[in-house]
Amino acid sequence: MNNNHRRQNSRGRSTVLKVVILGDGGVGKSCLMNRFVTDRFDEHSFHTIGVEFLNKEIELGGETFTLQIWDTAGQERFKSLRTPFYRGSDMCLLTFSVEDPSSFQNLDTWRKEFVYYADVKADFPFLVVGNKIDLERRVTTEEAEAWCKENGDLPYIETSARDATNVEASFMMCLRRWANIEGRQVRCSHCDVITHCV
Ligand SMILES: Nc1nc2c(ncn2[C@@H]2O[C@H](COP(=O)(O)OP(=O)(O)OP(=O)(O)O)[C@@H](O)[C@H]2O)c(=O)[nH]1
Repeated sequence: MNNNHRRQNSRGRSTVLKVVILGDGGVGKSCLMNRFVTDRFDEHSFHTIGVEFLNKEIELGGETFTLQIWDTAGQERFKSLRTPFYRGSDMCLLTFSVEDPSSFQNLDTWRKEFVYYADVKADFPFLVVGNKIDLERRVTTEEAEAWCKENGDLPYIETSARDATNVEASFMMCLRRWANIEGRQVRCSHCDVITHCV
């Protein structure tokens, strides 16, 4: 468990969790964060330089969590600016675009970069996110699921930041996975079984 960033707010009600979003430049990381936090979509989103972060409170199992979401720059030239922010992470969204096969092929590189600089345990809560499902896809769901299975049975979800499809669900899924790994007793909203449905 990482205690660096975990703290209660002044009313003692909210647990702060650091969530890092990684993936190639242009896959939609900023748009996913902005859709989740502000419910807006920017058709002309600029490349991120370094990192940006936003907070959002969400509830799970009667407990309030503040997700501190760190959107990182995916372009290679910003590597030295983003990697110092990996330490102290509680969860990580490994993101690619379903219309861009090379962003899918690079998932392994992203995961390795994160594991190296964040120095996390083997059971760290990653979630793989296939974004831009509103566009014509060039990576199938089956291909993505197979990669996730081969790489430690990672959970997978498909999103569209443009249409807001599964954006909130992806952050909830990641939080549930974190809760499951941490042994928190939270009830699944789908099947009502404690900590199972991630
Ligand atoms: N059609 C579609 N376009 C999207 C979606 N998400 C993001 N985009 C577009 O993709 C482009 C890049 O989005 P960003 O969110 O800036 O990508 P990023 O991954 O943050 O890129 P870097 O900051 O360079 O790492 C923008 O033109 C967005 O409007 C989506 O779900 N569907």
